Amino acid sequence: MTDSQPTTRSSDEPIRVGVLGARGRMGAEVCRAVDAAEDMDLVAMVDAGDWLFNVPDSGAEVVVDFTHPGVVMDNIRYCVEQGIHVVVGTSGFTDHRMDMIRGWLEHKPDRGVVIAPNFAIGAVLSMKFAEAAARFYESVEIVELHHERKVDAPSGTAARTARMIAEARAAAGLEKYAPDATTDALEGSRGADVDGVRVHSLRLAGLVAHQEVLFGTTGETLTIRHDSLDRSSFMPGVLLAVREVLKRPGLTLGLESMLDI
Ligand SMILES: NC(=O)C1=CN([C@@H]2O[C@H](COP(=O)(O)OP(=O)(O)OC[C@H]3O[C@@H](n4cnc5c(N)ncnc54)[C@H](OP(=O)(O)O)[C@@H]3O)[C@@H](O)[C@H]2O)C=CC1
Ligand SMILES: O=C(O)C1=N[C@H](C(=O)O)C[C@H](O)C1
Repeated sequence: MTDSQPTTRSSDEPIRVGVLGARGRMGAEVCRAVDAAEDMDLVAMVDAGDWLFNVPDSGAEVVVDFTHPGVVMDNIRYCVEQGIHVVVGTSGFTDHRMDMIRGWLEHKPDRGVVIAPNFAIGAVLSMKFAEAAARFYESVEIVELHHERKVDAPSGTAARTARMIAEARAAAGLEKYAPDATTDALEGSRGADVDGVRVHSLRLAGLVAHQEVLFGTTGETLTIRHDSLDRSSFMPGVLLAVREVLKRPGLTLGLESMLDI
């Protein structure tokens, strides 16, 4: 799709979708899901080593990116410049990266980018539940568990969950750090510090994507756990984002607003 193409579309036409990272674990699943969706046409499948200009040449209106934190920013920039809406599942997003994308979108005010740390509905719900619980508990830690092929740690979902909890704690006047008497620790044994919240990353063959948020206070604990047992769990959320991004100019973070939660 180029800028010479209209910004409005008939709702009867299938949405023309391109997939970046199409031969990867998630990309291949997205290609199958888009192919099976009656209101979408899969028009481009691009992986490492393929030409990115195949995407605008194919007439794609929306691109779905499941690639790698090291390449995703170049992909988003190119697609936005070409006037293509982008749905991003790739991890590795910081506030700085988000500000860069907002800057690119200023030149394309009718285009949208959706960045979702996790497309599984249960994961989105569990993050909201954790945010709601945060103010009631002085202690909190996150354990994320993933397959052994994952290249980044902590997971994007855990980083986002930690930030949501940190904001809720600050708003409630809780200390940034939960009580912790540790003075003597082997490096790494207390996990990563994400805005004051400890995050522990496990990598194990046989897993897909799992997360526990553990809260504690006097005499009780609360554990919020979500398990993606198969990558099909992410597909309803991906398809929803493809439909919604056409109606949502600018940058949207997370699926929450699309699920009305
Ligand atoms: N938001 C969510 O719900 C989810 C997010 N993810 C995230 O999605 C990302 C991908 O995960 P996963 O599918 O498991 O990873 P994979 O490694 O299986 O897939 C990534 C694919 O992208 C390809 N690739 C690399 N560079 C480019 C490029 N410049 N253009 C096009 N394709 C490229 C890779 O090729 P090559 O192998 O040759 O480098 C590979 O085929 C990760 O960041 C992961 O954390 C995963 C699951 C759910
Ligand atoms: O790499 C994965 O597999 C996943 N990545 C995302 C993340 O980093 O949070 C989403 C999900 O956890 C699966």
